[in-house]
Amino acid sequence: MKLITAVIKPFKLDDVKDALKQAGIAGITVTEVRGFGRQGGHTETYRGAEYKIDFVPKVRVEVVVDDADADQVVETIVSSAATGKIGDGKVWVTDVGRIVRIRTGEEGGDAV
Ligand SMILES: Nc1ncnc2c1ncn2[C@@H]1O[C@H](COP(=O)(O)OP(=O)(O)O)[C@@H](O)[C@H]1O
Repeated sequence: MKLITAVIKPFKLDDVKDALKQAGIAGITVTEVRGFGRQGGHTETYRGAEYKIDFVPKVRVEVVVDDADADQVVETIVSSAATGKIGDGKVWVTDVGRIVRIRTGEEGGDAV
């Protein structure tokens, strides 16, 4: 099994979710996060003083899939999350040792 983690622009979440559903993915986990990278932050003024806001809001999407599906899921996320502008984010893949569906005790491919 593989864990695919993507950090994307928040307004792209619906597009990514729809594309993953279309590709047959039954479940994802989404977290609101903040990140920085080449995109950098912006400055805001508070009581006359200027502050640099370093972190930009992002959404982290996590999905566990069979090894055989991992490449296709990465491509699906990349194509649905891309705007071509800086800050589109990253996708990375990690090995998963074990997955269990808590409700039934099913494991592995039966648990995703
Ligand atoms: N090495 C990294 N590890 C984890 N997340 C990263 C990494 N680099 C960037 N990110 C995340 O990806 C977002 C976009 O990265 P950024 O460098 O700003 O734009 P781009 O990916 O378009 O070059 C960041 O805000 C951050 O959340």
